[in-house]
Order: sequence, then C-alpha cells, then structure tokens
Amino acid sequence: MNYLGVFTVLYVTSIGNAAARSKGGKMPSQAIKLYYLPPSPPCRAVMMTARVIGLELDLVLTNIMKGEHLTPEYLKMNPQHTIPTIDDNGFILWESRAIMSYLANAYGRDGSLYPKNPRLRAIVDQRLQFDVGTLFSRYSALYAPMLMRGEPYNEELAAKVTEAVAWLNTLIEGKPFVAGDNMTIADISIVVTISSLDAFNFDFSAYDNVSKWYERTQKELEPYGYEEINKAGAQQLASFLKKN
Ligand SMILES: N[C@@H](CCC(=O)N[C@@H](CS)C(=O)NCC(=O)O)C(=O)O
Repeated sequence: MNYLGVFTVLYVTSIGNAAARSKGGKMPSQAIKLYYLPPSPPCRAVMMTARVIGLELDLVLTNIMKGEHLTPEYLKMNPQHTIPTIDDNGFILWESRAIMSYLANAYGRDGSLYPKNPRLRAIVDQRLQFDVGTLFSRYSALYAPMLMRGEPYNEELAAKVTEAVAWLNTLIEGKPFVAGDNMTIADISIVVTISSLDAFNFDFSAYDNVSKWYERTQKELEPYGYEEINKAGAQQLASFLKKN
C-alpha cells in the first residue's frame, strides 16, 4: 500500500475544508489544527464532523508513510503517534471519536449532533463504542492485512464483518438514524466505516435497514462536502488494495 500517490489530488480537495461555514456557534480563537491524511477513515470522520458544525480547520498533512508522525515534535504532542490529532489553541486530543465528541460539545450550536440528555447521549456513545470496538475493528481486521501485507481475502474475517453489519441492521430497526430521530456524530462515525466497506465492494445489500440508512445519511451529509472528503477518501483507500 502507498498513501503517497493520492496526496496531491486529495490535498487539493481537502483544502476546501477551509471554506467550512460558521453557523453562529462558539468558535475557537484560532482555527483548530488537524494532523491528518485524506484516506484515513478516522481523519475523514473528524473532518466531516467539523464541516457539519461549521468549524474551519487548519489542515496539517501528516504523511505517516514518510514517518511524519514519528518526529520528536509529533511524539511530544501525541506519544501514541496516531492521526487524527487536533491542537485547539494548545489543547491536544487524539482518538477520532473523542475528538468528534469534543468538537460537538465545545462548538456545536445545539445538542443535536451530541445530545446533552444523559440517556440520549448514552445511546450515541454506545453506537460510537460499537463502531470502534466491533464494526470498524472487524472491518480493519479484514482489510488491514490485505492493504498492508497483500494478504488474501479471509472468509472467516468477512463473516465477522457481516455479523457486525447484521447487528447494526437490528439496532437501527425503525429509526431514521443510528441513535434515533436525527443525525449525530455516531452516524458520521459509522457512515465512514460503512462507506469504506462499500468502497471495498463489501456486499451489505441484504441488510435493508443499513442500506436505507446509508442512503439517508449520505444525503444528509452531502451539503457538507461528503463527496470530496469522505467518498473520495474511501475510494482512494480502496484503490491501494486494487494496486496490491
Ligand atoms: N482509534 C484511532 C485510530 C487512529 C489510527 O490508527 N490512525 C492510523 C491512520 S488511519 C495511524 O495513525 N497510523 C499510524 C500509527 O499508528 O503509527 C482513532 O480513531 O483515531
């Protein structure tokens, strides 16, 4: 796999993030720095969240293939050397879902993306944990060895992904969005995972609730640069696999 070949195209499209619109919520004194790489799923989730909130980001391209996340400066900031990492005027945070919660909490205009009500928020948190611990984790277990080491498609690991998609299908039964009536950061997190599966041509069409929710959420995110940030990033990631 080689992330390098896609930098130019995606860097240019991601620059469009600077055009993020302020929607009247509290804004940081200086644009928040985001250390990122366009095809990275967790980076895409943070970028989409910022767009929906209307936050401008200062995008710092961090080429993990060149070890730019392993410099002494980067390690001082994030010893775990992962992207995405944000620097909000000296406040450093990594782990995409923690960043998404922070951005919605600190800068969201209202509680719609991350509800204040404890039970509603708990459901959003549960969905986020389901993504990081189960759905995305199983996606990653299937595709990371193929991407990184050119390993063959593993049917057993694929069955685990299907099982997680089936759980998602059940938990969104009768709901327009994964945590209820409106789109939350849990939808953004999960749509990044599902769109990555889609880009790898993973077939989840048998799961009607998931398919309908996927259509609905993509449409909801369309005005916020979904195509250029998330769809293009997912396709670029999948293109690495085709090159292997
Ligand atoms: N759970 C983390 C995962 C972050 C992660 O593993 N990012 C990858 C890129 S997609 C990375 O930084 N890899 C380089 C490394 O871990 O050294 C999150 O959601 O932010």
